[in-house]
Order: sequence, then structure tokens, then C-alpha cells
Amino acid sequence: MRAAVITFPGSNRNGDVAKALRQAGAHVDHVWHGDHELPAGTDLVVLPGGFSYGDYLRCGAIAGRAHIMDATRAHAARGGLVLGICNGFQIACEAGLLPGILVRNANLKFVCKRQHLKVERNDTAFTSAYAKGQVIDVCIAHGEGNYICDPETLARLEGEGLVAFRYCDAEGQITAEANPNGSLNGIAGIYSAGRNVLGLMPHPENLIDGLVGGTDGRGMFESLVGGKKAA
Ligand SMILES: NC(=O)CC[C@H](N)C(=O)O
Repeated sequence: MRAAVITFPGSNRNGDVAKALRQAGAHVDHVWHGDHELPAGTDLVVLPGGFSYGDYLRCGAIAGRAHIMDATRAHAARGGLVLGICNGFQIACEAGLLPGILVRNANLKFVCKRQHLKVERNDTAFTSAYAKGQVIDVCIAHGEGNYICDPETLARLEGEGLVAFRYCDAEGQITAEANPNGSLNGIAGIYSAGRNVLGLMPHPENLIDGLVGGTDGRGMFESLVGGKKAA
């Protein structure tokens, strides 16, 4: 598994996600947003969390127009894997890799806390190490994590099984109280139609070591690398 982690001006989780990928056995290349091409043999493009361009205009709106996003769209169109975490989810939506958009949290506050998530399906490249319906405990840290889309898109996401994760309580119940940002249907992450692009607001890369609070994030990187070994 060869992963290209993109750095935008203001990215701050690029090192964390590279560490999580390496821990799972991936080879990691760091790629600058202004580059036009991905390294030869890239299997996975990672759009990391952070505050690209200081969150000006709308989170991810400027980064979504970076040169490397042309190569990333071409990679996705060929069926290549793309993972957008938090600001990376916002960038993926702004770049047209995923439908819908992330807007200000319903309470208009930056939310930074532990959060339970329900894994909607485990037959994808990103979730095979989890059980279907498993409740995992991860971190969230965002100001614009409120996922919205038009009713037709929402019906398609639900109908085609493209919701990847939902916010839930410790028992796995999807409730308004367990929803930290007002996202439609408690959506915390979605897949593209081909399920080769995943965007999610929570940070699995920050829960990969028991020493810092938990390991429920590891499954995502083990799923990705388990499907394809480092060259
Ligand atoms: N942790 C992140 O990636 C934050 C994303 C974005 N800056 C927000 O606040 O919504």
C-alpha cells in the first residue's frame, strides 16, 4: 500500500495520519498541494485534517482548487482510493469528489471531544477490520462539520448505502443528543458512488495508541493496508 498524504497550507494532521498509516504497514509519500502529479504507484490519496488557508471563505473551499486535486480527481476516476479526514472531508466535498457540503456546526461553536460512531458497513476498503454496526470511540475537532445536501442526494446516499458512519451514543443509538453538529441523519462520513472515496469528520488517526486514549481508529488503517501490502 503506497499512500500519498497531501499537505496544504494550514494542514496540521498530516503527520498524525502518516504515523497511523506507517503503523499499519503502508509506505507514505508526503506530497505538496502545488504539485501536479501523484507519485507513481500511489494506491491511496489522503487529504488530512487541519485549517487549510485559515478556513477562509468556507473550510476547504480554497484547498479544493489546488493543482494536486486535478490529479486526485483523476486517481479517483480510475477507481483509486481517497480518504478525506475532517478538513480533508471538507476539501473532498469542495473539490466535487463527494456530494454535499459541510457548514457551521448547528451550535455555532468549535466542538472538540470524544464521540461514538456507528460503522454502517464493513464491506469496503476502509472498514473491513470493523464489524458491521460496531460502535467505535474516536475524537472530533471541528467548527464546520454539519453535513448538508439536497433531498435527492440524501435519498441516494441512504438508498445506495453510501453513509459510512453516523454519530451515535455509547449504545449505538442515533439520537439528536448524540449528534454534535446538526448533520443530516447523523451523518459523520460518506462514500462516493464507487465506495473508493471516503470523507469523514472524526479523526481515526488520533486514536491508534492506547497510551494516548484508545485504539478504535486503527481499524481504518488496518483495513486499508490489509487490502494491499506496501511495495
Ligand atoms: N480538525 C480539522 O480538520 C478542522 C477542520 C476545519 N478547520 C473546521 O474547523 O471545521
